[in-house]
Amino acid sequence: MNHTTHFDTLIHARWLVTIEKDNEVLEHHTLAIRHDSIVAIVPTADAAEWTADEVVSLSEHVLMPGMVNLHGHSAMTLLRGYADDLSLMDWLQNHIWPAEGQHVNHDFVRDGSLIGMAEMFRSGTTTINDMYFYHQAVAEAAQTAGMRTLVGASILEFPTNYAKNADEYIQRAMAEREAYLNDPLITFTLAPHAPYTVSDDTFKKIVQLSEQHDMLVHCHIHETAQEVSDSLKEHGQRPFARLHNLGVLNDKLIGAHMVHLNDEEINLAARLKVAAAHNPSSNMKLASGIAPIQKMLDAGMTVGIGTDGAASNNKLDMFAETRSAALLAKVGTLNPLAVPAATALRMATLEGAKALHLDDKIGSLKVGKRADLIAIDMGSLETSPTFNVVSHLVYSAGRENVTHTWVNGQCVMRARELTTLDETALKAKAHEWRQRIQ
Ligand SMILES: CSC[C@H]1O[C@@H](n2cnc3c(O)ncnc32)[C@H](O)[C@@H]1O
Ligand SMILES: [Zn+2]
Repeated sequence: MNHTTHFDTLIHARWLVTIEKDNEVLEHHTLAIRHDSIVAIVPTADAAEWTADEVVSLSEHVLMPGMVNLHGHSAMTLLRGYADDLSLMDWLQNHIWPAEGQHVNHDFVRDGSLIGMAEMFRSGTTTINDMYFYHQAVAEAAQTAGMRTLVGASILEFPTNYAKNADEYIQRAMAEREAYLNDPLITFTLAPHAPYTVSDDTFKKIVQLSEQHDMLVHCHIHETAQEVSDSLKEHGQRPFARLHNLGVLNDKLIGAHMVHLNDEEINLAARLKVAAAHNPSSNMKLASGIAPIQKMLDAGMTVGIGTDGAASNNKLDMFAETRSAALLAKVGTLNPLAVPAATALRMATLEGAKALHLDDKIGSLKVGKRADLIAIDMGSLETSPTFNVVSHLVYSAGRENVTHTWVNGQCVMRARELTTLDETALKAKAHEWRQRIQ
């Protein structure tokens, strides 16, 4: 065996959408994986003599980077469909928080996260920027599944089953983080829930910790008009101005939603390098509004895409979110040129990676990056004929067309069969939890 031309995995693909350069699409190329990384991308004809432990031939498929879900609560799959057709605060205060108070514990978070990760692998997501309680359970699920996971250590002022006050949330998060400092797939972030659930003092502590430990901060911000008007009444300023005064706005912050930012706030966010996680389905379903995404992009902000939780979406489907991001921008601006397909696809991959400071490792197909990849079958009736694969990926293909998913070089879904998780057992778990919750 020649070690220079023998690989762990060789993937021969009809198309490679690399998200590198200007919408680069390569045809009939081969990608080689060794250990956790992409080590070669060459025309398939040039790889004729190459060998591998596993060779995957994808004659009608696109190979592209895995989707980066920039905002989610994986464990909330267990509350999918529990309370629908409500506004955010009604949904949270009268339905979701009471249910979480009754049912959320370590096992709930582990089982719900595993179900969420299975759903995400089946829909082409390879990285989740998560935010929930029981961080150890989220991290355990991520290790079992093999999902690249940002474990958001949630912080609120009020007590939950997980902690009694902000200091206890912080202390548990920092202690639990220790065990994962060298984990290739798991990174802890600080996740203050929202400006309306976190005090000034706690935000100041979070900023200090973020600087001291080089940790990202992930927070729901300006999700609804009510959040902004309540803050004006309580603090005499909009949440964004308050966060600015507290030093929260910087390149480590990922603001989830940011629906109600005005032009001045968008320019400030761009100048301070605050990233946005756009959640179009959740924003539509909770009637929160249409986020000014094209304005954010024009101002130079980094904008990625997220699903939010399965209780407010109700899918963890980045294909659906990417399509909605492109469509909703056009409705919001009455401009068909707003968020074109290639931009939406870049937001779902490389821009999300950039927001997470992981764009040197993931987000595009490039030699030296980690092998986080997905294959999408373009041979179906619904994706025929194929004039433009980027258009199809955003407007025509769906999660059902994803055939293979690799994370860090590991194939976690092969021909729609999960390899690290047991789909039947997870469905049984979901059923058990429904009986308990009902
Ligand atoms: C502290 S993170 C988990 C916390 O957040 C709640 N949540 C889920 N989705 C949203 C949303 O869109 N806005 C605000 N809060 C949300 C979830 O139920 C947990 O309590
Ligand atoms: Zn959320």
